[in-house]
Amino acid sequence: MTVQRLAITAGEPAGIGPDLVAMLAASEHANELVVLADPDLVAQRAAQLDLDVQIVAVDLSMPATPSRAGMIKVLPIPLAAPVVAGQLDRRNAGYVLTMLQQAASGCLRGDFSAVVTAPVHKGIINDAGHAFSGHTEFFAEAAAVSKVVMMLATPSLRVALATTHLPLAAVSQAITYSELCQVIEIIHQAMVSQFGYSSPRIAVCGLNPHAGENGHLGQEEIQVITPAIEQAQRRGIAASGPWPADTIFVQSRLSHYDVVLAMFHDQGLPVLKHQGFGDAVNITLGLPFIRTSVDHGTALDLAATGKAEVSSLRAAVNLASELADKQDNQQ
Ligand SMILES: NC(=O)C1=CN([C@@H]2O[C@H](COP(=O)(O)OP(=O)(O)OC[C@H]3O[C@@H](n4cnc5c(N)ncnc54)[C@H](O)[C@@H]3O)[C@@H](O)[C@H]2O)C=CC1
Ligand SMILES: NCC(=O)COP(=O)(O)O
Repeated sequence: MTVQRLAITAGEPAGIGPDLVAMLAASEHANELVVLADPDLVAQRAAQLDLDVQIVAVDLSMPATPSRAGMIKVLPIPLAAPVVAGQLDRRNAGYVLTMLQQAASGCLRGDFSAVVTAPVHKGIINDAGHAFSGHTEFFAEAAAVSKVVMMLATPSLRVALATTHLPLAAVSQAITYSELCQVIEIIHQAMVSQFGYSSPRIAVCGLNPHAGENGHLGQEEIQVITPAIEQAQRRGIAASGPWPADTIFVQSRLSHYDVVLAMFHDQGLPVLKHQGFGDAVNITLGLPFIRTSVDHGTALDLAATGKAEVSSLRAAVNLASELADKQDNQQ
């Protein structure tokens, strides 16, 4: 099997991303993991955590080789300012964006088979004057794709989102018939092509309590969500709903579905994180390249303490690797 080259972005330098990429090197990997970061920062954080790692610059012109335990291959990106663990510094926002841009360009050029992202801090990037709402939206724009879908997955639950990083007050207006039809189509296509389902069962949540209670608690279900589900069904997609969000996540009902489509971030993700925080993976569906990520944020309180768990990053790497191997086999 061909060895795949995966980009791992180390994320916010003051957060736990640099710790996690150093911790990842504790074990070997069948594919090549290339960390995009400032090598001095990774070395400093590894030393703070008492991890014995060797850091080498990657040569992208050479064929990928499996990652060896104790060695970190780095695509160097220089920091703009020194880092103190746990303290955000807006001077390094450009460093974070450069890292993401290089990962996206590398994937689009074919240098990388996938990108796996450690967490960034959306607030400090905005404070530095860059409009930024998340990796999902950043990669969609870098790839010139108008619509992508965020999906988080634990071993037993998948939750996709109709809207991502929006104020709650903007959610209803953002859920239009056309947008929702596209979201359901993207989920269906990805579940078939990337996850091997022939007819994935998509449970679509309502927006309002009790899915609108026949119009007495909101009109979105009648005017937008039901028509979008019916349009998907006419195209042969196994979408159903709108289901009341408070009861669709009951375990006995979940067994009838392969993915739940929540209408907004905090309708779906608290359930998923309650069930599997630390083991979940965030996947962007609809991009022209594979992108997975951790299920957690920058955890500034844990940077350089040795208390951060690497499990979600490891799960994200393993899923990206599996999807990249599968894609390679299909070509
Ligand atoms: N993929 C990404 O880039 C993500 C970035 N964020 C960003 O992270 C920042 C902080 O967000 P918060 O809501 O505070 O969430 P957070 O996930 O950073 O922290 C929530 C709690 O979980 C703990 N925690 C997080 N990751 C952990 C790990 N690997 N091991 C052990 N404990 C862990 C933290 O210590 C904290 O107590 C925000 O700016 C947000 O935008 C949030 C989610 C995902
Ligand atoms: N809650 C998920 C999250 O904030 C991650 O978003 P993204 O950076 O992967 O778009």
